[in-house]
Amino acid sequence: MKVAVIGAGAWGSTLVGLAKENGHSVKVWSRQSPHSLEQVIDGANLVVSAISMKGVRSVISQLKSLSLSPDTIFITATKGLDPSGTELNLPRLPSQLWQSAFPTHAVAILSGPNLSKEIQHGLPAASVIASKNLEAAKQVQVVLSSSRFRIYTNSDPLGVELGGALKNVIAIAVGACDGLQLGTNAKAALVTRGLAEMIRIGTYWGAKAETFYGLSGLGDLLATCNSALSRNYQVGYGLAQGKTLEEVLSQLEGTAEGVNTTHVLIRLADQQNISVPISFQVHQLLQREVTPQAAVAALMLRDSKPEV
Ligand SMILES: NC(=O)C1=CN([C@@H]2O[C@H](COP(=O)(O)OP(=O)(O)OC[C@H]3O[C@@H](n4cnc5c(N)ncnc54)[C@H](OP(=O)(O)O)[C@@H]3O)[C@@H](O)[C@H]2O)C=CC1
Ligand SMILES: O=C(CO)COP(=O)(O)O
Repeated sequence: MKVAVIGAGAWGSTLVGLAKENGHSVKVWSRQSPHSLEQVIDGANLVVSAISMKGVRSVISQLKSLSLSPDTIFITATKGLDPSGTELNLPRLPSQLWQSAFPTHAVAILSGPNLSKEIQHGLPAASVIASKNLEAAKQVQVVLSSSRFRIYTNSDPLGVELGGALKNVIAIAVGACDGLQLGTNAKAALVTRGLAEMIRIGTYWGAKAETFYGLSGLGDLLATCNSALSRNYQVGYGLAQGKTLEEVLSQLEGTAEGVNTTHVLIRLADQQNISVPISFQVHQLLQREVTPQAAVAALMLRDSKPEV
């Protein structure tokens, strides 16, 4: 197989390694690349996008002018939300940007608990490939699976993609919880109620609730909320230590998509009156409208209610 990877950051480079190990011919493009985008995608069977959300639109518009085989499958690995709304007033997901630019091509989403540094160190991991086109998803599963990267297919691409994007907001909250040294009980409560928020938003959007209990939902939530390798976790942790967001981001290695995702999510929740109290406090914290301690108090003192 000929695989083109767009984006040579932490995740793009890791995916290059996984595809090469499986014996595929792999080319990679980034803005610093000596090769043009045209050279990199020439003859590609798979085009894997591992770009951060803010670059997706610009890369798509560059790719649109190039010629691709009609069988080329796009795989998006970006975990973010595009701020521009759809006709239903919902933010756009990366796969929707790819699909509307390339309507006749299969688009698949790769998402799961995949901290890139662990995979680069050769540790085993599992992930999910989801698409409306199940045949395409199965093809990608065969191409990228290995003894250290186990891939499951899933037929709820919306739920899989939303899980990967929304868990980043909760990872910021949990990073702050750990930064304040609030203990294991508090962390378990945040993760569990955070998952409830993800499901509330996801099912409003049209995703299946059960998808959020899988690898791309709960699985990724657990990975990012339990690892200091997670950039989103590091953002929350740094804020809890009294650093400003600017300081935290300037010291961060790579992208923390949860910062932008929180803003997009809160706009939707406000417009549609969806209850997302943890994400709301994360938003306030990022805007410096609340201290980490006051955010905890606000969550603990909400009106009493049933769990479900
Ligand atoms: N790291 C991880 O563990 C995982 C990350 N992800 C997701 O993958 C995506 C990328 O993450 P990661 O690799 O860690 O992030 P990095 O910050 O390491 O890399 C970001 C990549 O996006 C590219 N990029 C950013 N803006 C633009 C633009 N305007 N035009 C073209 N390219 C652009 C960068 O290109 P350049 O080098 O030219 O600046 C770089 O290749 C994120 O959405 C993340 O959530 C998913 C699973 C695991
Ligand atoms: O999505 C990831 C792991 O699955 C990476 O998380 P961070 O972007 O928070 O580092």
